[in-house]
Amino acid sequence: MSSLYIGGSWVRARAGGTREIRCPADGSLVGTVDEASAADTEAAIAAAREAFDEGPWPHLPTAERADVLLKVADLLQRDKADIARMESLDTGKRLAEGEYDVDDVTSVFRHYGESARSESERSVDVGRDDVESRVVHEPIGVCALITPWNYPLLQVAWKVAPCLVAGNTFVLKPSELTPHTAIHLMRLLEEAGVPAGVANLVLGAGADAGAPLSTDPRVDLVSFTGGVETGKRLMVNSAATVKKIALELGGKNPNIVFADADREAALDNALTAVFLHSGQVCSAGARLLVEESLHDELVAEIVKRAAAIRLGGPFDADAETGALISEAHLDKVTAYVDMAVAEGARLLVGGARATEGDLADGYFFPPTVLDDCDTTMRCVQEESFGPVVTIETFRDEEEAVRLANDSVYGLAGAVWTSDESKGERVARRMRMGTVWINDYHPYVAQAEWGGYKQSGIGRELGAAGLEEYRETKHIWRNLKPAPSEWFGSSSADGDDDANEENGAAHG
Ligand SMILES: NC(=O)c1ccc[n+]([C@@H]2O[C@H](COP(=O)([O-])OP(=O)(O)OC[C@H]3O[C@@H](n4cnc5c(N)ncnc54)[C@H](O)[C@@H]3O)[C@@H](O)[C@H]2O)c1
Ligand SMILES: C[N+](C)(C)CC=O
Repeated sequence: MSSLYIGGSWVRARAGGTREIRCPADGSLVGTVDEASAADTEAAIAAAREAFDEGPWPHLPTAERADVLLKVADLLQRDKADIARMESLDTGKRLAEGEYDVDDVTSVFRHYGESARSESERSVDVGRDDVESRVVHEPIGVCALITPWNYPLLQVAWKVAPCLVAGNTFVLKPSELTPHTAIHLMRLLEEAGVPAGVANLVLGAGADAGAPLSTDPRVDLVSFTGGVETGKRLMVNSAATVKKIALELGGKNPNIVFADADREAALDNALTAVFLHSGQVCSAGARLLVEESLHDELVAEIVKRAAAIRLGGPFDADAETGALISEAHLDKVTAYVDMAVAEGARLLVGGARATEGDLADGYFFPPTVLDDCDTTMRCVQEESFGPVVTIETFRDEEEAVRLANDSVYGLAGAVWTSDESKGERVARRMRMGTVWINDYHPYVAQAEWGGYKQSGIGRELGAAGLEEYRETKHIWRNLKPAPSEWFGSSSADGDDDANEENGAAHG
């Protein structure tokens, strides 16, 4: 089966490379897809360039492009069951989570299909009646969209929907580990009427298939979601041709619980914050900051409930969370916990691969709780991206804020308190792109998402998520053109009055 989509055709990898995709929950074969090389990606870039420079898409009325997005939203819902199944098999997440993701993906296409229909134009009053001044927005050009494996289609949707509605063309490279839903999306875009060459898909490893996306001069923008080290590399590569760049990177997110919080809500959500999708969430509440007086009671209950969380495959009706994505990732999470213990953290539950029964066939790691942690430890500062929570204590509001902000990351965080003004004060002082008060995890297509500090550059979703894909142009029209005579001219001695009336072009 051809699985690269280039210039409106489904094609095989030129060098004949393929990759087997196996379900992380049991190692079963999900499918075999083409593995692109740099030459395939260069062909995809050429197709996207041609579609942008010569095709109709950038010049269509915005409402027509928005209609295509609304059609895609309908098609996503039509195929929801199939897409959710593909996503769960590729990632090992529970089917219910796969289904939830398809609804989220749909909401992004619907949001931009509904909110971005009008031409974006602003008149500027320059104080002269002989001048018409306007600011307009235009597509940027060819966009390289590079995405990770944890929320495969969702992270693709956050880029593809605004990219398309703004009139750009793109080359998408999803994670090599989870390609199936991106393939399906290309089929839906084709069905919804996206012209050939506008949407292109390459599959494969970052170092080979991905490499030209940040170096090829025909690419105008790189939008990347993934790890901070990859993001830094792409930023360096992109600098040579001054590409615009948007980065959605990792996080090590503090979840602050004050003693006056609703205890059951804070406790229950502290578990969801970090153990949802086995901790493979950029915004996971992997740092639990507990007010000293509440520590013993809260931690005892967290340990009890963490130990009871049931692990299982996508279609196991009893499972509450799934597998880690790969053996390499399982090894990384294991090493991270070992390092934490060596640093002085106290392991209270979990800590080693789960191998009971069928779990032995997959990459399962149990919910793990590490107490006695502090911000000098690497286990508090670095992202494990697994089901591992580190616990720190604080004495007062000041210390809670200081600890929460003591990180190179600034993606997300939460504060739990029944004191409304304290919640607001702390939320405003937390240096993060998203802060929840008495909640954890919600995000919506209407509100911006992104990171402070090393968690990224730029925003996805909301109005800013669309602006990432638009250039801004100022158009100045002189309605009564006349020589400026700044340097003088043959008529300089004859028409001083007319020149004064028109005003100098320079100001
Ligand atoms: N901020 C967010 O919204 C957000 C959302 C999801 C995931 N993440 C982060 O993603 C990370 C996990 O994802 P991952 O392991 O897939 O990240 P990763 O950085 O290893 O890979 C991400 C993507 O980049 C590609 N890639 C790697 N090297 C490349 C290169 N030289 N050129 C082009 N492409 C290249 C990969 O093939 C993959 O498609 C975590 O750090 C997580 O926090 C962030
Ligand atoms: C951005 N989000 C929360 C959907 C997935 C992060 O990994």
